[in-house]
Amino acid sequence: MKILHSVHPDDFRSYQTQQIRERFLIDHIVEPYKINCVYTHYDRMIVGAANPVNKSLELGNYSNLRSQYFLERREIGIINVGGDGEIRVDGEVYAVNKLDCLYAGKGVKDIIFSSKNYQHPAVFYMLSAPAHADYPTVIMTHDDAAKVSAGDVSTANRRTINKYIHMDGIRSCQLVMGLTTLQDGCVWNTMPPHTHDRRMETYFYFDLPPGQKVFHYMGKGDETRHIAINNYEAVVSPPWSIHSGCGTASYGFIWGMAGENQDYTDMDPIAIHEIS
Ligand SMILES: O=C[C@H](O)[C@@H](O)CC(=O)C(=O)O
Ligand SMILES: [Zn+2]
Repeated sequence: MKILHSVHPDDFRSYQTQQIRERFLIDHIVEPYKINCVYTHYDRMIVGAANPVNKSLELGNYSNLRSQYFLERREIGIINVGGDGEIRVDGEVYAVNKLDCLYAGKGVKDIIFSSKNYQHPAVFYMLSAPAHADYPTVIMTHDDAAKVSAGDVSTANRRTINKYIHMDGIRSCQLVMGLTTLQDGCVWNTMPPHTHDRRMETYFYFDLPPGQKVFHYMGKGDETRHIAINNYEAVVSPPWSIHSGCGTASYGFIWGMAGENQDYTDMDPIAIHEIS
């Protein structure tokens, strides 16, 4: 499994485009017939995707983990951004359709992904964090996610934040996970931006039309850089970095965090006039 090492904010100041992409971008994880995972040293979060087509895919073990099986000391959150799918968790089958979320806790031995229709395959995006206790497997549909409206059409950032794994939703050890969809015509996410020094975060962009890009902004609020992102690519956000995007079209993104706490509101907002 590929490893992403952590970056110090002082070093980040001198990074050019290529180095920013190498250190923070997670691309080519969605690949037909495959599961691809990247191990980050940001709170040891693993970022991955499973794209089963006409046969099922089993979440295997990785030598990086030095464990008996993937979830021996970990938990996982999985959201489908593709066609209808199913996930078998220790023999029990759960329907996981577009924008539904499945959580599986520490101790689960078998996770098997499949698509209902190979012509419209499921795309399962997953985040896995270390876990010290086991929480039950839970499926939450998109309808049942807690919804918060944010932003405004006049500032092109009207959006719906859907919380799945959080303190008042699916319970977990560390993971906090959900997704945000932009109203058609709106292009800005997480503006005004924020940091949360107690948690890392990962953004995974989806439903970005072909040929379009998201300019994802990162860095300290007073010294920002951008990274150009394609559909089905993820970017890690260090605890010292803002994370905000502007697309050339509307899109959705899955956000996920792990770290010191699970308090979604523990953010340090940065006013737009303070951004440099
Ligand atoms: O720490 C929280 C995350 O950055 C996201 O939930 C923000 C987000 O989805 C949005 O403003 O659209
Ligand atoms: Zn955040």
